Amino acid sequence: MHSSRFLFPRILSFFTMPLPTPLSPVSPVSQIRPVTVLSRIGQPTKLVSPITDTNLSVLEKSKQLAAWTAVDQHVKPEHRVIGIGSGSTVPYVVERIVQLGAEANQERVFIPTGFQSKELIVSSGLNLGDVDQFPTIDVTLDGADEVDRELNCIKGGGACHLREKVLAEAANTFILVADYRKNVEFLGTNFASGIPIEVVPFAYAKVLQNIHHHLGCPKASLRMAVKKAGPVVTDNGNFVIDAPYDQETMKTPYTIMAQIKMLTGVVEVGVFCHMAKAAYFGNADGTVTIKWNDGRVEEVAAAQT
Ligand SMILES: O=C[C@H](O)[C@H](O)[C@H](O)COP(=O)(O)O
Repeated sequence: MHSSRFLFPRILSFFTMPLPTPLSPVSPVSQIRPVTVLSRIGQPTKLVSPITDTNLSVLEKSKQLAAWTAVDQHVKPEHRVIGIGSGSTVPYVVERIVQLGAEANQERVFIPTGFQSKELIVSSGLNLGDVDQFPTIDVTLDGADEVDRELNCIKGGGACHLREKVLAEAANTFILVADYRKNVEFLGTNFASGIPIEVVPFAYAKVLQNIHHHLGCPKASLRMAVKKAGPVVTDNGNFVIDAPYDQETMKTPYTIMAQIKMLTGVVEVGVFCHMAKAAYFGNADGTVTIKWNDGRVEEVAAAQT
């Protein structure tokens, strides 16, 4: 048993021990300043390509060439903030960015449009950021469900269109990558399931009723999940309505987009009007078609293999 005679010097030495140097205090209300390089703790130091399949079909190769050409033409060495969209062509975008090398990418931050692109960014070893840190983006590259002759497009087949539209609007340059089935004269030609509409769950029945009875789309329906009972729930916790409009309505996409957006309970509409600078389509024969927002159309020869 200790007597106080032995305990006292110990307590004294504890109080005289030097304290660790305090970190400089950081106010939680100080001005938010974007960081240029995010923490890479736990991240691979080497960049890793998301494409491991070396046996791509001709169509997949053409999507790859479309994505690579888009990256080569629009991701400039001075770009620091890059938006990464969603869809089946986007992994080839990330593949090309990874090929630019660790040095070219170390000062860059990549902003995802949803779970898929976040996974792509993180697993490739690229720096992850968010649009609330970086509300101005140098270039966003994204997929599409359909793109018309004026580069209006339908997006949201994967229920990502809310974040995608935010990143498209935040970008100085917005670029689409897809395959030839998405390259149409008028929206709604091949993509028959309709305009994707993100709605707050509480309001979905009322929005659906309004679309059926007041906005001329009796076949609009709530998107149901495949391997889950009940509706699809977006990355934002909302539901999605798909509204298949007739071709006459889809010839003026801005009008119908604005009417749907005015409905209370609608969060975002998967129609993007006059936002893209160019769209890159991989063709069935391996070539790539580039449509520019000034009406120019260019062809890129198939890759030699
Ligand atoms: O919500 C999903 C996005 O808008 C996609 O970019 C779009 O659905 C195209 O995806 P995919 O290339 O897989 O057809």
